[in-house]
Amino acid sequence: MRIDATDVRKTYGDVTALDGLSLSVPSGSTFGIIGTNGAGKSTLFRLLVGHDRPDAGTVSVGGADVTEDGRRIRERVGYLPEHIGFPDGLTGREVLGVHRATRGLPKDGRIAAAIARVGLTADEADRRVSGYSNGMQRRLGLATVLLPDPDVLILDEPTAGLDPRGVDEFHAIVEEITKETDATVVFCSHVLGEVERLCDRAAVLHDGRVRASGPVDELAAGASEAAPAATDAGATGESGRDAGGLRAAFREAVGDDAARRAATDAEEVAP
Ligand SMILES: Nc1ncnc2c1ncn2[C@@H]1O[C@H](COP(=O)(O)OP(=O)(O)OP(=O)(O)O)[C@@H](O)[C@H]1O
Repeated sequence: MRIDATDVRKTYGDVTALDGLSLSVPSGSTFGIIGTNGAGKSTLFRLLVGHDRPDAGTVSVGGADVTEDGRRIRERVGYLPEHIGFPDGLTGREVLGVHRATRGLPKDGRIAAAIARVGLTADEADRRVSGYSNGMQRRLGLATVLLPDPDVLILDEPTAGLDPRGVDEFHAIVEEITKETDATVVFCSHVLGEVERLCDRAAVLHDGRVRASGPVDELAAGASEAAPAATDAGATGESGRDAGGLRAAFREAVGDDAARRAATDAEEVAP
C-alpha cells in the first residue's frame, strides 16, 4: 500500500508541528524518516494512522483518505508508537490474546507465529510483562502490530533506548519482515546508520517540512557530489567512523548544528 501526504499542516496552539509537509512512500518500500527532536515525526505518524487529523492538507494510505476511511485503514496498518504500555499482570502471550480478540482475529496460530517472528522464546512469552526488559517490550509491541498481517507497518523510533545488541536484533527482525512480506514499512529514527542499513528510501524531516527525499543511494550520492566538504566532515568528523553519504545529505538538509546533535544521538546507540 502506498502512502501519500500532501501539503499537510498541523499545529498545537502556537507550535507548528507540520508546516506544509508532502511525502510519498511507494508500496512495498522500506522508508526511513530521519529527523532531529521535535522535527514532527511522531505527529506525522499519528496522522498516518488517523489518531489525529491534519489542520490542512491530505493524508492517504492505499489511495484512501485517512480522515474519511480511518477505521478501514487502521485494520491494514500496524502502528507501533514510541511509548507502548502493557497491563502488568498479563504474560506476553496473554497480551497478544487480548489484541487478537479485540481486533476480532481468528484463533489460527497467529499468536505463536508472531512470537516466533519477533524472536521471543515460548518461555519468555509466558512470563509476565512486568518483568520484561526494554528489548522484550519492543519485541512484544512489534508482535502485537504483526498479528493482523498488516500491509503497512509504521514504527515510531523502534530502537530508541535499546542497547547495541538489542538494536542489531531488532534490525534483523525488520529485515526478515521486509524480505518475507510485501509490507510497506515506515519508521523514523535519529540514527542515520539504521536508515542506511534498513531502508531503500528516506526523507529528511526538519521543522515540520521534508527537506530531502528519495532513494537512499541517490540521496547519499547527490549530497556527496553537491557538498564534498560536508561529506568529508560529516562522514567521519563527529563519530570517528564513516557513516556514508546519507549523513552529508542530512547535514545539507538540516544544517550543521542539527546534524551534530543527531550524530551525538547516533553515538549513544551505535554498535
Ligand atoms: N500533543 C501535543 N501538544 C503540544 N505540542 C505538541 C504535541 N505533540 C507534538 N507537539 C510539538 O510538535 C512538535 C513536533 O513534535 P513531534 O513529537 O512530532 O516531533 P518528533 O520529531 O517525533 O520528536 P522526537 O524525536 O523528540 O520524538 C514539537 O515542537 C512538539 O513539542
